[in-house]
Order: sequence, then C-alpha cells, then structure tokens
Amino acid sequence: MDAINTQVTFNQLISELSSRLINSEPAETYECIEEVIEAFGSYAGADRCYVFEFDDAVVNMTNTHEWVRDGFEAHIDDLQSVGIDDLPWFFNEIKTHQLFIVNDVELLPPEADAEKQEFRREHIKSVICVGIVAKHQLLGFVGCDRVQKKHRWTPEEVRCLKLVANIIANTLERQRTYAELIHTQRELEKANRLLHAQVSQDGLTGIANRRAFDERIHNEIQRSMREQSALSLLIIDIDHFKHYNDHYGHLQGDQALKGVANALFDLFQRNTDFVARYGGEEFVAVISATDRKKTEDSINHLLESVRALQIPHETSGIAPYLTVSVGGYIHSPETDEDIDALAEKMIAKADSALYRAKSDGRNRGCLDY
Ligand SMILES: Nc1nc2c(ncn2[C@@H]2O[C@H](COP(=O)(O)OP(=O)(O)OP(=O)(O)O)[C@@H](O)[C@H]2O)c(=O)[nH]1
Repeated sequence: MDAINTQVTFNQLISELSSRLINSEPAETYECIEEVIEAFGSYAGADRCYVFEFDDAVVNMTNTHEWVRDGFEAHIDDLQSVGIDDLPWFFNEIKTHQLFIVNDVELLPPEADAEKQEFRREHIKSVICVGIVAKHQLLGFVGCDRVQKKHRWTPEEVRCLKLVANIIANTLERQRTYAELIHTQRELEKANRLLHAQVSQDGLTGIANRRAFDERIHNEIQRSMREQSALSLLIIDIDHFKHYNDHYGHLQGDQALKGVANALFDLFQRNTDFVARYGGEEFVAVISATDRKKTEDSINHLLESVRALQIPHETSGIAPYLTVSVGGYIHSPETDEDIDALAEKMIAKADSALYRAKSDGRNRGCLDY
C-alpha cells in the first residue's frame, strides 16, 4: 500500500512539475529541473540525483543540476567538463542503449574498471542513468546513486526515470531553441543597426547624409516644441567650388570636401548639435537649445575653422584658400506647429540667408530669425 501511495504522490508531483515546465520562463526552468530531480530522488530512495549535459562536440560532460539527500556529499563542483574518455564503458552504454543500470558497483565487468574506480571514489554502491534525447540527439543523461547501501532498481523506477529524462529533454530542447532565437534576434538587430548606419552615412565624407538630416531635423523640431527652446539651422556652401574642381581636378575636390566635413564635424560635437552633408558642396548643421548669440558664434567659428584649414584655392577670387558662406535661420517654435511645414520653412529661410551671404561677397554668414 505504501509503495502505491509513493507512486501516486510521485506521479502527481511529476505531472504538476511538467505543466510548470511547459509554461515556465527560461529563468524558472533551472529551478524546475532541480525540483524534478529532487522528486525522483525522494521517490527512488536515492542519495543523489543529477543531470549531466554533453557539450556540442560530445567530448565533455558537465554536471548541471544536482540534488543530494541531507547529510550526503555534493559532487557538482568536481564534475565540470569531464572528458567522456574518462568513462568509456559508461558512455558507450548510454550512447547505445540510453540506459545504464548497476545494482552493485562491485560486480561491474573488468572492462568497466575506470567506472568502478570513479564510483568507489564517490562511495557509490548502485547507480542508474537514462539518456536525455531530443530530436534524435543525445544531450546528456539524468541519473541517481545509492550511497548508503546497494539497491536493485525496479522496472517501475526505470520507467519513472525515463519519464523524467523525457521531461528534461523537452525542456532543454525548448531552452536551446529559445537561446537560438535570441541569438538570431540579436544578429538581426546588429545587422539592422549596421544597415541603418550605412543608409544614414555619406559615402564620401563619412558624416551623416541628407536622409539622416531629414530624420534629425524632425526630431529636433519636436524636441524644441516640447522644451520650448530655440532651434537653429545652418546651410554651409563652399565658395566657387566649381572653379576649385576645374583648377585642381575632381579627386582633389573630393579631398577638400572631406577636409571641410571633418572640420565641421569636429566643431559640432555637442549632443544637441548635428552636421550632415546636404548634397554636392553643401552641408547643414542643426543647433538645438540655442539663441541668437550662440548661433552667431557658431557661424563665426565655422567660417574661421574652414579658413584655418588653409586649403589653397588660387581661382577663388575671394581668398587664396578655400572659404565657405553660411545661411542661418533661428526659430522659436509655437507648441502646435506642423513639423513638415516648419522643416521646409527653416530650410527655405536658411537658403535665402545663404543667398544673401553669397550676394554680399561670400566668405561670410547671414542669420535670419
Ligand atoms: N569633387 C567633387 N565635386 C563636387 C561634388 N559634388 C558636387 N561637386 C561640384 O561642386 C560644384 C558646385 O558648383 P556650383 O553649384 O556652381 O557652385 P560654386 O561653384 O561653389 O559657386 P558658389 O556656390 O556660387 O560659390 C560643381 O562643380 C560640382 O561638380 C563631389 O562629390 N566631389
């Protein structure tokens, strides 16, 4: 009667644990497996119950879960990354039959000498292990030991341990699939970030391109509405760049564009600043949380930093080196302005200020507000 009661209790517990495992989050799975082996260990009157997992190459096995009866020695720390060659007979049995039953360690055959020595070292008298197999792949095994005295494993205990191995196999398989899914998801996110960086970057100069500018100006307009702070937009255009190209050649023209882009990039380093190549020999800068004085200072700094590059431009007619003209517009937003319309208006205003700077003799800036 006692045996029947024990069996009923075990079956109930295993059924509860397997439904918990089905619904468990990956973080809870570890704990659930510990409870499953504890349930089996208690049911089978074992002194120790454990799970080993093989590595991908199936050359090493690691004790990943262990339950020990109170007062018995735990071995999990000694049994990390154990070579399967250390226990060849055992491994062959598990691989071939997915089952290893020893009622009396002292009666192991001579070819299992390595196993006998190991079991003696761990004071094991009887041992049973069942392979954990998922999708025809041997992932590891679950087993238990009797240390105090020998035990003849019953067919019912074998059946129950096979059930436990099956539950663990499904759980590990699910965990692996989950880990693979997370890995794939991370790879995709990384690829997307890279792609986004590529489509937002200007191929020649390496700074942001017009597409990135369009996105940024919209975000900055939203921010300036939220924070009720002024926003400046500058359009920067290289003076007489056609003459430069005609005189020095297109390749050197490219180098000059890179030089100007780097100088602008170095200048607009604040988090709230942004610079992009707008197209051809035109650049744009967005300055957030600013005011008229700060914007004028920025314009003067950038005119000066391009002059300071001292890129020779013999055919400029303005200076012996490369210069730029700047058109700027500073806007203090109302709360409910149309963002697209405002972006267009800011570009048009900065563009007409640039036109004035060009008409007034170039190598200078004009700011509208
Ligand atoms: N090397 C090089 N030149 C470019 C590139 N993109 C545009 N350009 C040249 O930039 C020049 C722009 O000429 P324009 O629009 O007439 O302007 P500009 O000569 O600078 O005259 P202003 O702006 O009025 O001072 C053209 O000669 C284009 O070929 C580029 O990627 N590389």
